[in-house]
Amino acid sequence: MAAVRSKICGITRIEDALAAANAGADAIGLVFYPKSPRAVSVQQARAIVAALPPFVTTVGLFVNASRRELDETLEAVPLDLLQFHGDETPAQCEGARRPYIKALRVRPGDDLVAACRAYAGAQGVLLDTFVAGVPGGTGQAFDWGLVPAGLPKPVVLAGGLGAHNVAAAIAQVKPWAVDVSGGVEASKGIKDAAKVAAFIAAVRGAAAP
Ligand SMILES: O=C(O)c1ccccc1NCC(=O)[C@H](O)[C@H](O)COP(=O)(O)O
Repeated sequence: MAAVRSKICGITRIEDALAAANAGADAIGLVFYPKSPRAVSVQQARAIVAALPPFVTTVGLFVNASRRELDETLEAVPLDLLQFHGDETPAQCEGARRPYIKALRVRPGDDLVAACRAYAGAQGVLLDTFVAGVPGGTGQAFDWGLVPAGLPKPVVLAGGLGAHNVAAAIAQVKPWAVDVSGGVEASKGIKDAAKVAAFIAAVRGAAAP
């Protein structure tokens, strides 16, 4: 099995970004969604990105942001990858002209193959839990049996993951990467360095041949 990458999402503090990097995170997520308890300002985001060592991918998360909000953020913060976590259409995602992943909130009956094909320009799809009225960061897992094998895009598995269940999730879904937010927090927006390290160790343990 290929090594499974880890993304630690909802980083709001430099010390948490550095703890994630030190523990071996492949990516950190910065939430540019003002209604989230994990939202960062462009100033906070710039400071976090500037503090990171090389080879840690910085992902900017947006929920139905306007073109202007996107452009202003991208002008101010050197993000590597965008994560569209709302109802953005393929055309809107492509319009940002940056590498991106598209979050899909999974429900029974969804045609995930068709969704992957619709977002043809995406580098991958992030599969997250559907909770009505909550775009993400629910802390709840979904039924991993809803993910068909062999999706035509790399899968980033999210939703209610933690050190306790990530190995089982990897064994069942075989994702390209896993994403966690609430499962490694001390409180909303504040990461617990020990939980982050335990999560990444569990991912690495699960991914070992
Ligand atoms: O984290 C948020 O507050 C958030 C708000 C709105 C849209 C997306 C959000 N987070 C998205 C993520 O990438 C989370 O890591 C993902 O939903 C998993 O969260 P969790 O279940 O808490 O691990």
